Amino acid sequence: MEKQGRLLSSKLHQGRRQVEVVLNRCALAWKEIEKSKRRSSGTGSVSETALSHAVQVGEIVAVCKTKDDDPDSTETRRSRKTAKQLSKLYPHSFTVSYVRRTSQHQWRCSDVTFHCANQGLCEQWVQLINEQLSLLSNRPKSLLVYINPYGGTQSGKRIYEQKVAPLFRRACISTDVIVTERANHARDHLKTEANLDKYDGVVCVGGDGMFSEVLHGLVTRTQTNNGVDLNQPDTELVPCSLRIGIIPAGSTDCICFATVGTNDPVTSALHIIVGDSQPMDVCSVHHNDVFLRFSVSLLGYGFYGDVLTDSERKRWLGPARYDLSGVKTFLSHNYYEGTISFLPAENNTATPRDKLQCRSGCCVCLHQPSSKDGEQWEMSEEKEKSDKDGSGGWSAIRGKFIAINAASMSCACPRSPKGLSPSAHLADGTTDLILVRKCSRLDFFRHLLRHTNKDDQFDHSFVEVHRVRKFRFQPRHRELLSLEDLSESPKKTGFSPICSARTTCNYSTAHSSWTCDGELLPHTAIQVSVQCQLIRLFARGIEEQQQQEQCVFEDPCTLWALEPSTH
Ligand SMILES: CCCCCCCCCCCCC/C=C/[C@@H](O)[C@H](CO)NC(=O)CCCCCCCCCCCCCCC
Ligand SMILES: Nc1ncnc2c1ncn2[C@@H]1O[C@H](COP(=O)(O)OP(=O)(O)OP(=O)(O)O)[C@@H](O)[C@H]1O
Ligand SMILES: [Ca+2]
Repeated sequence: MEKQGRLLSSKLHQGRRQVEVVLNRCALAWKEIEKSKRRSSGTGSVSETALSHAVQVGEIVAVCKTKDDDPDSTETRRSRKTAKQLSKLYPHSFTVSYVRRTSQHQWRCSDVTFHCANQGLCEQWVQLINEQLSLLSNRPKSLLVYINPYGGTQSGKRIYEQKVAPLFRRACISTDVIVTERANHARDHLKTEANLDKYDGVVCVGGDGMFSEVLHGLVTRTQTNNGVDLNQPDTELVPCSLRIGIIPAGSTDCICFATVGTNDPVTSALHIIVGDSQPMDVCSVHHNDVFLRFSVSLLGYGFYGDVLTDSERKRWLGPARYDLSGVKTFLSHNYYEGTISFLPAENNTATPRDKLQCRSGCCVCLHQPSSKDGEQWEMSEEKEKSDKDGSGGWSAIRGKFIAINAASMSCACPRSPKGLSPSAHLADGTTDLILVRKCSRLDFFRHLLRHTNKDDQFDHSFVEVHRVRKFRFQPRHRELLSLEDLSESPKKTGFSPICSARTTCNYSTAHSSWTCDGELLPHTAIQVSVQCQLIRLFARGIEEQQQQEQCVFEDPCTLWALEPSTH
């Protein structure tokens, strides 16, 4: 039967239309066959119509024999009458569920039902498609799912049950679901209790905070299992073998948005089902050689640290808390003094201002060896010899900053569709260090505004950006305060400073806090080091428009160019 790559080809019925359906190892394609009376004067020759479709085998969700009263079948819903008539004529049919791309990077699951003349043919189609699906070894079969019922607008449970679970069932993925009962429930369960051998991946339903819990649980567990001490800042960490899926149900969901291109639960579920894999950098953060936390998106001191501090008191407001705290922090207009030292990313052709965005199959990330390949970024011997100033390649900047941001990925989110650092890469082993020096309120406003439009937010005299592999921060005042201490120190009230070196419109307060992917750190003096590709997500990076089109119609013509064989 296999002719030039074809596994099966048949004339079947799709609704009222007769279609030729072809399967090869890459794709399933079907096109309408029309009896062209005009051209063939009644002889019934076959002519082509524009209605041809192709679906990559890798994007087929499932195939099954259609049940007569399948309520899920789109086609059954659409025209029950036609379906009834057809099922009399062709009682055997099968339904293929597949990924369909819509606008704005969103994916949907579509169904197409083919009616066959006999049962044998119907079963042959189902079996053959299932055989091809079983060859896709990257697809997860068993998942551990954590749902935060209180994230974002508190709709995580509903989103999972209504939009995600039915898709996982259709794709025959088995799941163990845990609805969390407290903060850090998922992290602690992953760290010690969960039997991870049972699963092909871990899914979190919630926001960036919930993702962070899963990240900490999985990475810590992997290091414990491999005897790696997290408190050694220069230790090479062991990459996690399980992939992480994110079903967005939080307030910012920037990790989902920056890796998929949209915050849509159905799209994320489909990326999990098809078994996508996107490596991702993880920063480890230490204070005096003691491990504090991991970060994958934003480590922010000054402006974003202050927004977070204020917004934590307004959790009850839901996602709107960030906007309110944002405006309040903007009006406070504080700046902070300190020294930032960093190790620039050398031999890196890509730069934070090159306008080259990290997209699906990004070649900058593809050429990075993952963290398991060793400390490749440590200085080479030659470089060390030429390191005349003895700095080890490190640079240091001392100054007054409104914000110090380290973006390990673009941090694109609905608030800022291009993100804090539009050209940052997901898996290149670097983070973009953005320094916003003391400036006027108006200038800072201009800078912020550029996060929402096409203008370059780095094109200001008071902003600089460096692509780095490591950095350290030391606040000007020797750090004596931890978060506990802070609660005893004089509080900021309204828009007034705690201690002031007052200028016409600026205040210098002693210190800010670091926000680390939305969690506050208890120390201000930190050391940060990027671990290249430490984890993998069930995602593929943001697809370019072109990539999307190619995927849908990947050369269906080659399928039709083959000599037809009919059943
Ligand atoms: C004029 C409009 C300017 C709008 C500028 C918007 C820039 C927004 C950049 C967002 C970057 C998000 C990075 C993601 C960080 C996540 O790891 C973390 C955890 O979810 N989320 C946040 O920290 C949540 C951070 C949320 C920060 C919201 C900041 C809002 C600032 C509003 C300033 C308004 C000034 C208006 C003056 C009248
Ligand atoms: N059952 C629970 N009760 C209380 N807090 C929880 C529970 N489960 C998880 N959490 C915590 O809730 C915090 C916020 O959750 P999540 O990230 O899902 O939503 P969010 O903060 O609204 O979104 P984002 O992080 O995208 O801004 C997380 O830090 C997580 O540790
Ligand atoms: Ca990066």
